[in-house]
Parts: sequence; structure tokens; C-alpha cells
Amino acid sequence: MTTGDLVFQTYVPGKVILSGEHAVVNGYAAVVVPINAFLTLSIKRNQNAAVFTVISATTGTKEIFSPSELSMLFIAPPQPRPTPCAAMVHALALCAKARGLSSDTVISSIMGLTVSVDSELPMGAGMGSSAALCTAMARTAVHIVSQLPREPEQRMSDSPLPLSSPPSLAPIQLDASVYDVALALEHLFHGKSSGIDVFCCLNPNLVTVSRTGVHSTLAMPEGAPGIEIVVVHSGVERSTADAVAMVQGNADYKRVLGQIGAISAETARLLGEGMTGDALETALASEQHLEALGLSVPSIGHILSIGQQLSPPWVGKISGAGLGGAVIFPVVAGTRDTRPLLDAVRAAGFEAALYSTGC
Ligand SMILES: Nc1ncnc2c1ncn2[C@@H]1O[C@H](COP(=O)(O)OP(=O)(O)O)[C@@H](O)[C@H]1O
Ligand SMILES: C[C@@](O)(CCOP(=O)(O)O)CC(=O)O
Repeated sequence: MTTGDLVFQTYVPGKVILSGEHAVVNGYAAVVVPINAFLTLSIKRNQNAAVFTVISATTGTKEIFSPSELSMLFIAPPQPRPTPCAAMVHALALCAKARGLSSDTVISSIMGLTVSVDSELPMGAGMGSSAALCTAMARTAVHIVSQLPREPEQRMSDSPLPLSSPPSLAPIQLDASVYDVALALEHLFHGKSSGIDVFCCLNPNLVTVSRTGVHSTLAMPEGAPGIEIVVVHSGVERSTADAVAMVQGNADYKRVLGQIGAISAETARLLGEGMTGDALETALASEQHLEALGLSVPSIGHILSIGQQLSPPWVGKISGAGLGGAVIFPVVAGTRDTRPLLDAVRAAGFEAALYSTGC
């Protein structure tokens, strides 16, 4: 814990993908729901005004930077899988550029601040930990930079963010740029991110993605039953970027992703009509296609078989990039006792928890 006054705080939810992981990277549909587990980013002013500090309780890291070290980081090209401090600085650099501010102005405004990240989302588990981190940092950077006065000589050279905006959205102004900045960061973690996780973090509704970069929210009809999700961690932490690269190397991937996309589109249609149970049954059919892409690992197979052996059986699926990460068992809220499933997977040594959607 850091001492000092709290100057900013933001909470970002995690997510699970009901259907459409990988398909959405290639332009097909996916359905994603936020869950009631959060990443928190807090900023406090500390007593040492000569350094900028970024702490992650999740990774147990503490990065302390002087102004000259920060200057180097500001101008360095962003690296894949950045540290929390490098990600925060990249977000600030993008916002500074959009507002026509020099790095020195931004750096002097953040000296003496400590950014602390704490998260309920296991990393590399398909629950959107990197998207939550990127969204929290983007929100923070936009907040910090929007407080700074513009430099007089730059007033006429206001430029849009140097990022590709989804074509469906109006040109992004600074105050509305959290999505773009978060997506730029998420690209560093995913290699090529569809943006679905970031969009979900920013929207406490169901999200459908009809094609890469074009997102829409889907509100559940009034009175439609909600969703509860047992999430079981396979114990295998993996990189989304590696899983995406592996899928793109599969000779048959476009055909299989098309099938997953069709399942997602049907899932979204059923959810939109309030037929939650049918929607979940449909979404779960995508598991066989994810397995055909080679995204399962022995512990995922083990978890799925534990569910199958219960009476009545529980049907689950990989959620997220695969090759490890999470297995989800979604169910219409209030229709099934989840304790036998939770007990069975925990007895086999897996970490598991029950979540509800934020919808
Ligand atoms: N709370 C956190 N603190 C520091 N780094 C984090 C945190 N959450 C996520 N990350 C970063 O995100 C990476 C995981 O991203 P990714 O492979 O996309 O998996 P996920 O499915 O969890 O988003 C971690 O290896 C780490 O670099
Ligand atoms: C595999 C993918 O479709 C979803 C990734 O989810 P996660 O990183 O496992 O939370 C990648 C993406 O959409 O950018």
C-alpha cells in the first residue's frame, strides 16, 4: 500500500467470451459478457516528488522512474508485452501527442505520483486481465492529460490520435479516446487485438462484434433471465498473442472460424430475444471448433470431463484465447445449484469461482 492522498481511481470489469474467440480477430462475430470481478487502478501523491512509481500488486512489481528515465521511455518505440509502467507511459504519450503537449509537460505533471494496480482477474486466464489493465491505464492517461493546459504554440496543431478508429465511430476527440488508447495498448499484449475485450470493459452490457473493430452492445430484453458463470482456471497461464499466432498458422482456420462466427451470431440473436438458455446452449457448441483448432490442453480436457461426469452433466467451453486459461460453465441464473460443480473441480485441484454478468 502507498500512503498519501488518493487523486484518482478507476474500476474496470473483466469479461468472459461466450462464443467467438479467435473468430472475432478474423472478422466474424463474437458474444462477450462483463463479469463482476474488477481491476482497480488508484493514484496517490507520495512524499518523493522526484519520481514516478507504478506498482502492480498482481505481479508484485514496483517500477520507480526519474524524469530522465521517463523521457527515454516516452520517446522509445513501444515494446510488445510492456511492463505496467511502460504501458502507462505509452498511454500518456499517445494522449500528449493528441493534445499537442510535449513529453516534458506531461512528465512534470506526473512526478510524485504513485499508480497502483490491484486486480481480481487472474492473468492469462481468458478473463480479460490485459484489457482491464489497458482500459484502466487509458482512462487514467486521458484524465491526466485532459487536466493540463495546452501549450500556446501548439493550439493550432490539434491532431487526432494516430490510431485507426473503428469506421463506425465518429472521429475520436480526446475525451472520447479511451477506447482508442486502450486498444493501442492491447495490441501490444495481443499482437493483433480485435478490440472486443476493451470494448466490453467499457460497456456494462452484452457485446456483440459483427466484424473486427466494429462493436455493438446488445441489451437483454426486460425480464430476460441473467447469466451465472462458473469459471475454472486450467492452471496454465498462456499468452493471447501466442494463441492467436498459432490459430493463424492452422491450414483450415478460416473455415472453422466461420463456423464459430455463425454460432456467435445465433447466440446473439437468441440473447436479444430473451432466450438465454437456448443462447447458452448454442454458444457452448463452439467448444468442438475451438478444439479442432488445437486450443485445448490436457487440463482443459480434464475440467470438461469433470463437468460431464456430474448428474445432470455440466457442459463447458474454453473462454478466451485457449491453450490454457479458463473453462466456463455458463448457466441461466438461478436454475442450477453450482456448488456440486465448484466442489468437484476444486477437489481435483483447480481454482474456480462463480460470477454473474454485469448485464
Ligand atoms: N494486474 C496486472 N498487473 C500487471 N500486469 C498485468 C495485470 N493484468 C494483466 N497484466 C498483463 O497482461 C498479460 C496477460 O494478458 P493476456 O495474455 O492478454 O491474457 P488475459 O486473457 O488475462 O487478458 C500479463 O502477462 C501481464 O503482462
Ligand atoms: C483470442 C481473442 O479473440 C480473445 C482473447 O481473449 P483473452 O486475451 O484470452 O482474454 C483475441 C482478440 O479478440 O483480440
